Amino acid sequence: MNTFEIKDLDLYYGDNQALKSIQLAIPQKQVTAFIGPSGCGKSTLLRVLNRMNDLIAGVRIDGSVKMDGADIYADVDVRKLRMRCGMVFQKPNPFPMSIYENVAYGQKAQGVKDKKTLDKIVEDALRGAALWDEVKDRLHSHAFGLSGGQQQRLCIARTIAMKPDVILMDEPTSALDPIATARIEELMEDLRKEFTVVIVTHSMAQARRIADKTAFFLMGELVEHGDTEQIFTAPQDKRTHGYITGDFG
Ligand SMILES: Nc1ncnc2c1ncn2[C@@H]1O[C@H](COP(=O)(O)OP(=O)(O)OP(=O)(O)O)[C@@H](O)[C@H]1O
Repeated sequence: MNTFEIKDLDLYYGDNQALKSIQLAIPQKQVTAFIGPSGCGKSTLLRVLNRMNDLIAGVRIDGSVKMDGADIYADVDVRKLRMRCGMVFQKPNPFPMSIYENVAYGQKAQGVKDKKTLDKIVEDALRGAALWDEVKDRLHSHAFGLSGGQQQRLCIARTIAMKPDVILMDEPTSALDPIATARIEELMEDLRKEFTVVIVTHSMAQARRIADKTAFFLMGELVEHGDTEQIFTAPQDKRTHGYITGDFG
């Protein structure tokens, strides 16, 4: 089963074409990594999936993107789409409030008021983000008191609390040290059981460690995609081979 089916996708920022005729299926409950050199369109394609590019003036999109069979550029409520596709950014961006309030925020905004219900949502989400044990005794402390890696896991918990189907991650570990990075990579094992995960990463080693599928982009083109192991050990395209062996990038 595929969560997303992307067909003949072209994306332009004004006159600049950033994505060219992309064809890609993103499978359900697997981790798909987007790799490629800077400026190749990885983040742009990630933002296509929850229509974040709509917020950028001058963007034009042709082609079709289906999520669970429905065209997300035709007949979908964008607010609901963004709730189904949570996003985690490069730099941890907790809200200026307590750990608890960060995680409960979205559900409260949706009208959930019952304290027991919220307590359970917060605990489940913090457990899901492998942060519960570290923060359970200080849930009402300010989120800014957490380390960078903990803040990023808090952002993951905040995303999980909205019960999305998909988690989009744009270089989620690039601002973190190796230990905090390892914690988030370990977490991927659990996340893939419940969510479709799409991650943009600059680290080929990271893609190889955590992704089931890998897609390699170059100058707006999707050069090759497939099982991660195959992409790294037996790439079909010589440009993929060149990139993974460090000839360029
Ligand atoms: N908001 C924007 N407005 C105009 N052009 C943009 C915008 N965002 C990206 N671009 C252009 O689109 C192309 C693809 O950029 P994108 O950020 O998607 O690449 P990327 O592969 O994610 O790069 P990086 O690895 O450096 O983050 C680039 O030419 C970039 O300059």
